[in-house]
Amino acid sequence: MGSLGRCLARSLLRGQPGPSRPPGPRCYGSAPPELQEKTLVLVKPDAVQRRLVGTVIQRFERRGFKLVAMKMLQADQGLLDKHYQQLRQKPFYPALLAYMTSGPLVAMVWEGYNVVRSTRAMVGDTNSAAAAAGTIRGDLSMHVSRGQVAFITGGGSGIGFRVAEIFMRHGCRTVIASRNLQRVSEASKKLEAATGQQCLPLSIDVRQPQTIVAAVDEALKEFKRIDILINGAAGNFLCPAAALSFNAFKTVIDIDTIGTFNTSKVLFEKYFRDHGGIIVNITATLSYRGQALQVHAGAAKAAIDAMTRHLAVEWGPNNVRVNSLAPGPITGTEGYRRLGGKFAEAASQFDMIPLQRAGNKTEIAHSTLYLASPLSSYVTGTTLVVDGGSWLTSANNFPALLDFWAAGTNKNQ
Ligand SMILES: CC/C=C\C/C=C\C/C=C\C/C=C\C/C=C\C/C=C\C=C\C(=O)SCCNC(=O)CCNC(=O)[C@H](O)C(C)(C)COP(=O)(O)OP(=O)(O)OC[C@H]1O[C@@H](n2cnc3c(N)ncnc32)[C@H](O)[C@@H]1OP(=O)(O)O
Ligand SMILES: NC(=O)C1=CN([C@@H]2O[C@H](COP(=O)(O)OP(=O)(O)OC[C@H]3O[C@@H](n4cnc5c(N)ncnc54)[C@H](OP(=O)(O)O)[C@@H]3O)[C@@H](O)[C@H]2O)C=CC1
Repeated sequence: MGSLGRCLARSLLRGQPGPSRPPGPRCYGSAPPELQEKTLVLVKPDAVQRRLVGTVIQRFERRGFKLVAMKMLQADQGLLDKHYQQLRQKPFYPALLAYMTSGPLVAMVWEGYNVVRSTRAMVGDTNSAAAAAGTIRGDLSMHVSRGQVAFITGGGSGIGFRVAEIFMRHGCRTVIASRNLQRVSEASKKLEAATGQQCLPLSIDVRQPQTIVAAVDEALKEFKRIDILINGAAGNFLCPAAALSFNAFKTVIDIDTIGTFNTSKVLFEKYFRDHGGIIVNITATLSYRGQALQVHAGAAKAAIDAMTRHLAVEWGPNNVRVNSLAPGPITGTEGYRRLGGKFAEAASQFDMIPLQRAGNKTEIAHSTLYLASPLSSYVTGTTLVVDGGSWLTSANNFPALLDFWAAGTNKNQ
């Protein structure tokens, strides 16, 4: 438990802050000691930020232990120096101190039979990556992107929003950037409230490099680092090639393909060239089978997949990994609405997908997290298809899509 635990346990029980008395036994009162055993459990700052206090309490209560005291506090160096007396000379101690003082923690005293030994088993290995499933650390610790900063274009809506949310739940701070400042501002408030992490909303048009330069400058001023770029900004609509205006084709290429290049290049020049970085480009499977009514988006996304490979080769020596992630049809998104997801559902088209359903935003966000994390540290220049096997089997139903398009239901809202 350590001296902070014992000191806090006593101070909590006395209702006084800070340590004063020397360490004493963990048992109190006159009942059999093993029944009255008490231990202190600290919910550390990142878990408090991630709203996990209730989850931790629930686990102890379900094991039959009794919560006898609880206090939220901001630990100071004096208290931590005492608690970690034996670690103070270790090289990692400054980092530990910074972490433990990075926000409020919640100290709790739990009582019950064998609570000290049970707590060790319930909390799990100190190395969260090695902690067993079923333990608190094994189930709840997030270490893949803690302390990092992700710049997410198109992060104010749909898939990009969920990517931001999942990254933030894993300890990452985010910048969400798109044309509509009001939309990203409202999204950032929701994200911060849900995750406790910081989210900076910025306005950019990926077709205009100077807006990206300004946004990246602002993000670096705020966070001093950017570790991850998610190129999610895109535009799409159903339209047969014969009806597509020259400008409509160009517009989609400008946003998707050139926008991805613009943003990647600005990030590379301003930060990744010197510090390394990770780029994930959100693409699509449209070109694999020449999806009807999608020549503009299919060509735009295929070009991004090619760009992924070129940039992976050129920027690998700078420790920049570049990968694409190609989602299949994803429910609850603008893409799903515009491309006839509901229509495909009603026509039982998704029964043909090997996994027999459309995907959801969280599934895309988790796969994006994989590509943006050290779990994929040797992966670069590739496209991860996250579509339940959809493109392998889905019918390319040209007449049905033409009917859907002709009915006009795919128009911008
Ligand atoms: C989900 C699919 C489900 C089922 C499909 C069913 C069966 C198939 C089964 C399986 C398919 C397998 C996989 C597919 C799965 C997924 C889809 C894949 C990819 C999805 C990609 C996406 O990007 S989805 C993102 C959608 N979100 C957005 O598009 C938001 C942003 N969009 C916009 O801002 C606009 O729409 C825009 C792209 C047009 C850009 O706006 P702006 O810059 O303001 O441009 P405008 O000035 O308005 O327009 C420029 C020119 O474009 C012409 N235009 C605009 N809209 C249309 C339209 N609807 N149709 C035709 N032409 C259009 C406009 O007229 C301008 O041209 P001019 O010549 O007139 O100047
Ligand atoms: N939904 C699906 O089933 C699939 C989606 N995808 C891809 O996933 C990503 C997200 O799609 P989805 O969630 O459906 O759609 P959304 O419309 O929610 O996402 C597109 C985002 O791009 C932003 N954006 C568009 N144009 C620009 C621009 N010029 N500059 C900056 N930002 C821009 C939009 O914000 P704003 O309007 O504020 O600029 C919006 O936030 C896209 O890359 C899409 O191609 C791929 C396959 C399937």
